[in-house]
Amino acid sequence: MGRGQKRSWGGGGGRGGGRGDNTWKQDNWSKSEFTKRDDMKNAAFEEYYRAQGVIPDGEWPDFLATLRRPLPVTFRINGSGKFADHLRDKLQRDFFAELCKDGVTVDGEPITPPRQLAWYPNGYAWQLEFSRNQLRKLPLLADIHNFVKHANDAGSISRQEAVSMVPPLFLDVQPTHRVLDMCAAPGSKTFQLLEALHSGSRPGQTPPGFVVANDADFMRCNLLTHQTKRVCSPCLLVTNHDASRFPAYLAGAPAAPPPPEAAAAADAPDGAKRPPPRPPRYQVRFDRILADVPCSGDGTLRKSPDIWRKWNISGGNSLHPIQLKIALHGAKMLEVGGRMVYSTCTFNPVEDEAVVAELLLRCGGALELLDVSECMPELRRMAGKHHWKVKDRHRFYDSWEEARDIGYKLEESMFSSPAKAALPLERCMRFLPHHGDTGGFFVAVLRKVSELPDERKQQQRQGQGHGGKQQQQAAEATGDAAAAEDDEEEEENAAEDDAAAAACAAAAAAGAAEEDGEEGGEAEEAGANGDAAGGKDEAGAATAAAPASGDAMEGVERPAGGEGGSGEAGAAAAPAAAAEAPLDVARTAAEAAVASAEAALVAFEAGDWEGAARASANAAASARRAGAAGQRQAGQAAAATAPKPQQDRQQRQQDRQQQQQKRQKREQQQPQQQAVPPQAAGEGEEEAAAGPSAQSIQTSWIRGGGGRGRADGGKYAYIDPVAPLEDDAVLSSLYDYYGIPPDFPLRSQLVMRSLDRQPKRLYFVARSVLDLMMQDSREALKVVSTGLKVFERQILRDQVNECPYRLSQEGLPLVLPYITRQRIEVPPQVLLTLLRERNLILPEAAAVEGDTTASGKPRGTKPTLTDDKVLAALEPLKLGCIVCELAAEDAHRLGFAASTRAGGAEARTLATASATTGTGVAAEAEADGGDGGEEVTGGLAANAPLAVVAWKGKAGVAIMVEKAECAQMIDKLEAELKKLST
Ligand SMILES: C[S@@+](CC[C@H](N)C(=O)[O-])C[C@H]1O[C@@H](n2cnc3c(N)ncnc32)[C@H](O)[C@@H]1O
Repeated sequence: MGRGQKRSWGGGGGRGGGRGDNTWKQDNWSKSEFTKRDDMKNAAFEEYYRAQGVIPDGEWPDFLATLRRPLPVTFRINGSGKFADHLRDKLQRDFFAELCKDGVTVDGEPITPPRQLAWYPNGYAWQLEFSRNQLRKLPLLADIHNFVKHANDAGSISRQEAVSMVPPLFLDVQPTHRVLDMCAAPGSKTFQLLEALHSGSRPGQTPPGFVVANDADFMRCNLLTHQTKRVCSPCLLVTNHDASRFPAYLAGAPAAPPPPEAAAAADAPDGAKRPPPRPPRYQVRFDRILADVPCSGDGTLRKSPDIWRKWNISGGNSLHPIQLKIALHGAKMLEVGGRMVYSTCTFNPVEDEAVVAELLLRCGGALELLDVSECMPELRRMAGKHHWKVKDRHRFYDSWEEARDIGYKLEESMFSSPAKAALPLERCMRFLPHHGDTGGFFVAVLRKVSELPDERKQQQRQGQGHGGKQQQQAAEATGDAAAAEDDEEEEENAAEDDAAAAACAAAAAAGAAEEDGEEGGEAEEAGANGDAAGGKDEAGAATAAAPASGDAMEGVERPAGGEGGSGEAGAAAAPAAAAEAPLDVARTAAEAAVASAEAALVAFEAGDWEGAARASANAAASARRAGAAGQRQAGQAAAATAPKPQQDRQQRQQDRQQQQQKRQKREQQQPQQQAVPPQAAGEGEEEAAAGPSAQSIQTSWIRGGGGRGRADGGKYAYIDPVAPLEDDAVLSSLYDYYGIPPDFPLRSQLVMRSLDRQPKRLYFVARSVLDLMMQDSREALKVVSTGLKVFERQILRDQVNECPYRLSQEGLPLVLPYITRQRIEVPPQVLLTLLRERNLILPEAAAVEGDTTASGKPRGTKPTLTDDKVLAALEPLKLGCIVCELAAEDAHRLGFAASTRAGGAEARTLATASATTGTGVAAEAEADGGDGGEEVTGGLAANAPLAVVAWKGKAGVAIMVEKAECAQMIDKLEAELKKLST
């Protein structure tokens, strides 16, 4: 492509990470002010990297030239999607083969042939490079563009930078693994992790493992939830924490209090009360951890050329501490034998090798850097460096000794040293843009070979061995003083964390909203890195990097409009705030900030720029208030954790006991309180929406915070709670209406995200995720979302509603094998017509349709369902939700997955599959040393039979599937029918 030509199909990369979907949007590159190559310069950048020697001698001109060229479009076919192989083959056969022929030119210039990424599994990833002019002039390119765009809309492909696909591949996730993605939003790598987890899941099965996707930015967590919906996984838990303080211990259910006489006997001879047994604490451990940390993001220069202007040395320097903290915390939570990948999209050794080296040293031999040079040999990489320099705003330093007294904002951990040089840092990998026409990335693969030094000490203190793969009970219900201290510290930490992280998430959200407005948004990760990349100098970097520290607030730029409308409100609130506890002030202000940031996003989406600016200003003002209060809280907490006299400790212990007793009492009462008579099915949606307070219910457990409809307010008012569906009438109607066997765990694994009596959606959550949540009786985990949407509320106006919930298409692969009623087989032609028309009239209604309307106009003929066999099968079904699936013999003939019917035994396995208890299909298979049957890849949706959720009304049948998904099914069905006829 010639100089100055614009790459088509967006180049994306809003620095805020964007909240836009993974769409093929406008060309941000061409929109940018940095379209001219002359602007793509930064003397400080060049000086810094020339000195670091991360680019091999002689390759510098090529490196720079590549950075100044727009990034090719890269996408991967979602292996978990339906028809992934069909999509790959179709792209190759119908589109790319033609382009790969010699002599295809536009205006005399040859076309760059599409390039399959040889190292990506199954040939699912491609790189395309066309100019806008070529796209306009070559019809085949326009066809490809449309095809890929539709596949993207349908969720069967994802646009993702080539090198960003690398870290999850090195993590080697298996279905039994407990996986943590520490800095996960917007979720492109989480998507890959889920695909790997589900690889091998047959329809109706869930793997025993799970993925926790965490991000410090609440709004970006929501974006992640949206992005990963397409994997259709019940095994995902999205949380919102500062990764460096992700809850490493959870408190299990409190132990039952002893009977009074036993308690009296246990008291000391002098009559002093002994504390009641403490609830067990569980150490949260993961088999796989991805630490794709916030970074200065200069590896994304091709996608976000504004980094040329903003790059400065302090970006990376100021991020190093939080990167190290996150990596250290990851190492702590990693299971012995487990694997952790540390990755960034920067070339900077201070953010890369320096973090890895310091991590290795501090872990005292408990972590080893793996040599993965044999894996994916087609993927060209550079070995990690043993020596690097550190620079502050004045000069370069070779060692900490040189910088200790004069260095500006530098830390010892940033520096190379003889001890670090002796580590096998060459095993780190750096991916350079000019080697594969990609962005830049850094990846280190680590394995935990033993407990960390601190953990070893703690275990010795507790006289306790390592518990292997199971979640461990870390402290018994004893009066162990050391464990009590830990507990206390954690509670205080959690309080601090809650306030500060919420405040900073809000601040970051406000910032992201602003940047979205500027850049149009793009759901790829570089934006987040870009957040930190500069432009806001050091403080700006801290916004993305250190949400839990009060410092982070300093970095929040004031949005245009300054205090805006909230100025007065803020001033008015100040005196009251002074009287309130800082934690409460921080929480209230953080909630206000989130609400305003949400309003800003809505306004952006609606194109209301002024409204968006106003709301952003409000969000920022509230976030500043929250940050200040968070700092006050942090100060108080620090004072509280300072050594205290013994008396003080006893007082706190007593307080804790009292709180614990109250909690136990509440939990004991809850099962009785839940006996609220269910509301008759079929009553108006309006009532359900009338407000939670009037309608809310009590359930036997609630997790994840969430104030809405919650009697005790919950911890995090802006997050919906997770609670079990315990409405017997609704559950019975689901089992009955769809003929689901009683072993299928709807009763235990169906949750709702509101405490409304008639929740709109019901989600199925994997056993392993539930087990994790059950171990969190104190709700340390801030759960943003979880579960696969399986049912949606559906109210009929003019007919009897036997079941108030219809199936959702995304949850169908999971429940279909267990559905025995309301399900019909249809021949391919009927299914095709249904998919195309979306609505078929029944013959008796068609006769009426053929008539005239009440006003005398002809009604027009609507497509009618005429297949006698289908009509006969449809006849006995109840009005309401049905499933139409391809008839078994046709599915076989056309090469579609066969429809399966699973019995109670499978349902029981589904109910117990859990990595936390080591049960379930894959766990058993692993124990057997095999998978117990033919190999299955691709996950739930990929292996699902061709079936659609539909609605049987009095006059006809309508399908309830999104148009983009229908288009995919039509395409595949037509292709197979054509194949058969030729
Ligand atoms: C490089 S991006 C992650 C990209 C993501 N892994 C993906 O592939 O889509 C870094 C993310 O870290 C988040 N972040 C920043 N500071 C954090 C912290 N202290 N804890 C957790 N997440 C943080 C940002 O909100 C941002 O979403």
